[in-house]
Amino acid sequence: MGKIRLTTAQALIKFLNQQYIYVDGKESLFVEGIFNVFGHGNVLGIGQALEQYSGHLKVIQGKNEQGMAHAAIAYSKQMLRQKIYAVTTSVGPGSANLAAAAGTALANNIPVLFIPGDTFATRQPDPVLQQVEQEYSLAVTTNDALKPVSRYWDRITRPEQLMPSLLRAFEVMTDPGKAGPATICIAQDVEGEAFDYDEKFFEKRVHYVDRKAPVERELKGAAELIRASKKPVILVGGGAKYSEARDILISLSEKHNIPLVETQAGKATVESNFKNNLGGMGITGTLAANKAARQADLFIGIGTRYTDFATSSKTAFDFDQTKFLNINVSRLQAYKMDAFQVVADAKTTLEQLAPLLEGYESDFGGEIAELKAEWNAERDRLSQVTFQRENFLPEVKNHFSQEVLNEYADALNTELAQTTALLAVNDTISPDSVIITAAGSLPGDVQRIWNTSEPNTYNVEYGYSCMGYEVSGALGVKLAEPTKEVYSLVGDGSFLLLHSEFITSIQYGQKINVVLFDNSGFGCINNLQMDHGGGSYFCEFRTHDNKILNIDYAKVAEGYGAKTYRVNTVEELKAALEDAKKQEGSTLIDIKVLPKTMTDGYESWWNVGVAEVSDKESIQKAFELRKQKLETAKQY
Ligand SMILES: Cc1ncc(C[n+]2csc(CCOP(=O)(O)OP(=O)(O)O)c2C)c(N)n1
Ligand SMILES: O=C1C[C@@H](O)[C@H](O)[C@@H](O)C1=O
Ligand SMILES: [Mg+2]
Repeated sequence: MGKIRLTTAQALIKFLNQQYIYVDGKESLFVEGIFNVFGHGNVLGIGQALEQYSGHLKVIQGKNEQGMAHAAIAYSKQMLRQKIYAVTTSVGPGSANLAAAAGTALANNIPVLFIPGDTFATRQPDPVLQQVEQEYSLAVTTNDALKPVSRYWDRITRPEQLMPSLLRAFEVMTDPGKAGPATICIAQDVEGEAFDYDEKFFEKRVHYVDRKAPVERELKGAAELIRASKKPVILVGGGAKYSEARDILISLSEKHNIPLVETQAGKATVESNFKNNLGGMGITGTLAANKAARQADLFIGIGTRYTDFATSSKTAFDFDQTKFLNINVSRLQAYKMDAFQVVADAKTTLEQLAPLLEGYESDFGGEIAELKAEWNAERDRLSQVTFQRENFLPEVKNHFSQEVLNEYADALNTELAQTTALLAVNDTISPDSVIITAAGSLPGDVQRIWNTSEPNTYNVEYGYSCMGYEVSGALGVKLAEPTKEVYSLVGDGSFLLLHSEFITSIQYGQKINVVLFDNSGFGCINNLQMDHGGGSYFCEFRTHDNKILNIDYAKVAEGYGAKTYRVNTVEELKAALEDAKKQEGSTLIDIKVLPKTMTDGYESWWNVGVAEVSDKESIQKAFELRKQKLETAKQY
């Protein structure tokens, strides 16, 4: 057998160039490129290998390891998990910075390849710079912290170990049932060590993503359940989106008059204006979707993990009458809610179910249209919220006095409500634009009131809800959708936490638009504490002498070289959005909005850990309310 002498890192890069994916008869390259932040843990090994031969890989210099990893995750998510970027970091702090992003990829089932450097395999220079030198074992390094947040994890301490390790990583990343982050840590000395690799290892390799079909028992059982139900409701989860089940979902929903409701990951599988799409369900859901779910006698969960946000902490249903039918490529997920399980691809299953449902119609009649009309009227109201200096009732009520709301209006020089601003953005940007967000109050707002006009225009990460994904991820979306405008909807808190890849977007001419909603605080967490009887405690951004912070984010971004706008009214916002469309480079719109003006309520509930004993009567009351609510919840 022919051999080729390469360093471990050179072998890695050569292999990455040869990986293909095969989906629905189409073959394409699986690894698009590689993000890097070089340090002593990877520059001499992986850096050298890339400099010598990078092949087709696009090599992008990141600015923060978490940030560039978020960009890679958003890219993969936007590509419906059919193409990835790899991410290489140095050792120690560089790899530690991957942890939050790895969790994001794992919770969202997104394939991405992480390649952090590791300490010396020979141990000769121990402790090398950035080695933590754990006392109980020299075998433990910072990279062990990535184990719980990786779907596959390995450490390479000999060059030949790379071969089986890469095969496992690619098998995991290209399996829809277990897709997630694969982490291969390579000892920094081993990156540069040479080995006579079998040439065969570097031949073109195709990973087949075949659609798993349901067995006859599953199909028959599912059809019987649907035919016996009067009010079935379909929950469209992320799995439905990745399976590209839009057309069959629309056809089944129309034909049998079954409402669709969406999870965050499933939103924009089917566009919002489809007549039977009632929008987001659960804690941050629409009233229409939550009312439909409450009536369901059969709940059909397609490609969903049933997170607490989707199920209102398992209180969204009438458990005495609702049966569950789950269609999921993951057996683990299909088992949830004591459902009848179909462990198979969503699109294939629905297509095979279609002929078995001939003649069936739900009892919803005109109710779906009524629920949708009622919600559309509420959405209209939310688009026109007008602040008043007296007796103003914001969406989140009874937290801030009028005096405090006026103080914010003065400090931020704004009377803009968040919902009004958000819907102005929705109305003004072009319908094929892609939005991205992840944490704070914006994900809830967009799940409820953002109308998607086209499929796959909604890249919201709410499995890990990781602050920092919003701006960094926008770069990844832009790489995936070079001809579309990309809008990062981000709170001031998340922007402050991490926006390093905004600079990378400017550096590489990858235009993104950051739409920053500044309410001067961790608004949603402030809501959470006050909703549960607490005071306003360390969630507002106030100075030591209690003044509201007013940060000029436009000026910050101007310093990076972005085109920026300061906005305090709807008119200014619309004008800024129009002008931003004309720009070639990245933009930032700094919108000052009033706190407590995000959406709230709509018959949802979140189970959170309230203090069982406290010196505040309001907290004791919140604890009692939680106890009562839990009596209506499914226990597991
Ligand atoms: C990395 C990370 N740290 C902490 C949190 C907890 N957290 C969730 S939302 C939030 C505040 C978000 O503030 P901002 O972005 O201003 O959004 P707002 O709620 O004000 O709209 C915090 C601290 C998180 N989700 N992610
Ligand atoms: O703790 C949290 C509360 C949610 O409202 C928020 O969106 C999320 O980011 C979070 O971490
Ligand atoms: Mg905020």
